[in-house]
Amino acid sequence: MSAAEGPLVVGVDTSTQSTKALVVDSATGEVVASGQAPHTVSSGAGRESDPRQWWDALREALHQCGDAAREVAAVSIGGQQHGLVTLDGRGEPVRPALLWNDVRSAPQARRLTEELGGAKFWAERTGSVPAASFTVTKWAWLAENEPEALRATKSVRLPHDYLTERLTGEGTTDRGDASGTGWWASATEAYDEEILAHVGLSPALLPRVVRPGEVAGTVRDSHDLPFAKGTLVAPGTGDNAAAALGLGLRPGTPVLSLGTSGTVYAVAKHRPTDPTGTVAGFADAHGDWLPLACTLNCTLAVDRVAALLGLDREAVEPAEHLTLLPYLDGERTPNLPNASGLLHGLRHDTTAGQLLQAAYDGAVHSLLGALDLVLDEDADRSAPLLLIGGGARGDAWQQTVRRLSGRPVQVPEARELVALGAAAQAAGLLTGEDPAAVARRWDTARGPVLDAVDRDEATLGRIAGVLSDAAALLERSTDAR
Ligand SMILES: Nc1ncnc2c1ncn2[C@@H]1O[C@H](COP(=O)(O)OP(=O)(O)O)[C@@H](O)[C@H]1O
Ligand SMILES: O=C(CO)[C@@H](O)[C@H](O)COP(=O)(O)O
Repeated sequence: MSAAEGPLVVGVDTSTQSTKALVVDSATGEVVASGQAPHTVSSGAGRESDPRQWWDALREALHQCGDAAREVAAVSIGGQQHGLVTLDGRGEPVRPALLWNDVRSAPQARRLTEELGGAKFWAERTGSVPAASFTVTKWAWLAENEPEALRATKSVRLPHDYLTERLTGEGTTDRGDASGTGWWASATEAYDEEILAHVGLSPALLPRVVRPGEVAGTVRDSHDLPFAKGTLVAPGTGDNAAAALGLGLRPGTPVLSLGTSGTVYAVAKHRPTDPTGTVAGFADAHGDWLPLACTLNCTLAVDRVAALLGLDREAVEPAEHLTLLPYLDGERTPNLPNASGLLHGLRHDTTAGQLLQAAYDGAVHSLLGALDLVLDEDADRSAPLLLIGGGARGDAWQQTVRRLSGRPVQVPEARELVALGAAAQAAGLLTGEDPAAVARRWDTARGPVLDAVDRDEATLGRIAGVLSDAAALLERSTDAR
């Protein structure tokens, strides 16, 4: 038996690049054991992963947790948002999942927006104007490009739903992740039958939306996992909503997450409805809202630039005249799905370290441009930015965010805030507490605060200028794949 003070819970983050599992003491928040296993994401024109690999990665990550995972009383899965998982009548994937960063459905996003009343309609109805990331556009893409796969589909799930269902045998989701589909009306908090009918998707194929605090099910058998049959399974949620829980986030505190995606968000009491589409009006996992802006190019894009230059990711030098828009995967914020990377200001004396710094600047610029938009008017604009995700561990990322935001930056010591948020949700099932309150009790946001420095307005202005002057180039696809 473990020496934990309270029952153990498991929190899982099944994100783009890997699955991470934490075994956590629900009394103290101490991480008793952890594991991580990688995923494979396709390259080329699309971004796809085999959902069965997520399950294998979950098993492997739990295996790494050792005996502690055998004692858990509750489990919860947080996961990458938006991915379209199509299952046949036996619950097997019909094809690989289409991921959030697959921009092939950009034409469908544009068309659906026009066909159903325009950006204002979508924002009022669903909270968001659909970009290529949203599940509804992927379903429309599948209908056009692989009708036989569509016909074979007997249920439609998001990544976290898929794993939860494999645990419980029941098709469930939650409001946080449902709000990123494009077929969940944030105005009524229900599936939107008009949108579903328009894209030819029967609501019968969709999972039940479990309420915050409700049990999604129990582990149906011990499979080849360490859990006992009957272990409680929480609703789970999308990874950003899970991290918001994991930080015990209160309205008005901004978060900047540096992972495969870059995201900036805050919890809000008011339902967001941004008709420009910059801010997605997601629901959070406990009854409030999570206005959020997301970039497709963050840590992977900057790491790719470092690799091309043969540099360590920390080997940056100040880049005063150089602009690099690192849109290697197309981009969502700003909405330029056809874009590719763009460099301006290259000279004979430009160094590799300056090029790398310019990539960091370009990636952070997109996120900070949306920061004020996700905050309510009454939010304290001098409060520290909470910096999370794998990139938050890097000095170059921390210093770039500090310089370009002009705000204090707090870096929580806890590393896996998505998995911790899922663990807090599982703990809340046992104690009846609000999961965000559990996370605050665990003091998960604790970490050093880096003082504010003067905002580097010159760099922000230069990047904005290049973006605007290069608008036509950035709309143009260079894709010969
Ligand atoms: N010490 C570090 N310094 C800077 N970046 C890091 C460090 N460790 C990991 N990363 C970055 O973190 C990224 C993974 O972040 P993570 O939040 O786990 O991604 P995701 O949840 O999207 O799978 C990697 O792409 C890597 O670039
Ligand atoms: O699309 C979004 C948010 O709208 C992304 O934030 C995904 O949820 C993927 O997250 P990571 O794997 O980068 O954590």
